[in-house]
Amino acid sequence: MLRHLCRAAQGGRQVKAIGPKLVIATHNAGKLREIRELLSPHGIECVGAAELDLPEPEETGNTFIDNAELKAREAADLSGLPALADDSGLSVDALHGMPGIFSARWAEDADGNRDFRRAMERVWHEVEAAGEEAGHDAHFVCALSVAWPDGSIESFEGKVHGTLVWPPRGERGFGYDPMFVANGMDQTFAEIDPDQKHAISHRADAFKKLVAALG
Ligand SMILES: O=c1nc[nH]c2c1ncn2[C@H]1C[C@H](O)[C@@H](COP(=O)(O)OP(=O)(O)OP(=O)(O)O)O1
Ligand SMILES: [Mg+2]
Repeated sequence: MLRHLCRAAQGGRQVKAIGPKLVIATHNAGKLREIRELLSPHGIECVGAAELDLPEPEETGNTFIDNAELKAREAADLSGLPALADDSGLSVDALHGMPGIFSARWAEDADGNRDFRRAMERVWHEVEAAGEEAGHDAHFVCALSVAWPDGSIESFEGKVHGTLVWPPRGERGFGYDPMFVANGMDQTFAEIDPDQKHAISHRADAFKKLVAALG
């Protein structure tokens, strides 16, 4: 259904179809894997930004949606194909929403190499410094933007609420997954089966909204 050229969305939102070939404007292999899994039931051929040698744009936006839009726009302009970007992160209540849009940057050293064990240690250290009454509540946010070569763009945001735990647990997933337990679960996002993560994650929530808008 998503392969059709144009589709009127339920609720009056007019969104063009994104298939059959869609550029996934990310350089994060964990995200690319999850996006492929989430889109696989829809018969869309996903091409990663790295496969097309697309550059990694600087994320200069102040919101998840701003950054998702700039990544999607650049990939659509350079490839001439519809492009989907994901900007996401962990928002910690005790840290007033940080690391938020800086979630990847908190893991980077001066050379740009990422170490999420260190980033998780920083998060936990700052949560402890905020004091017990600040609590351990956190949520992941995912902004998805689809940009078309004709200049149109659509964005959707998803969330999942949970609690931070220490020490980190599990080998699956990526990023901050080993320290995040979604509400109603006992295991971290890095311990649960990927299908369970896809049923409830911030990324899955945003994809539900995207797919609904595509009709
Ligand atoms: O499901 C998730 N489970 C754990 N951690 C997550 C998740 N989703 C986002 N995160 C964290 C790690 C990631 O690196 C950062 C997003 O930063 P963000 O700039 O959107 O992505 P990125 O730089 O890794 O790849 P790219 O910009 O090429 O899509 O937030
Ligand atoms: Mg990034």
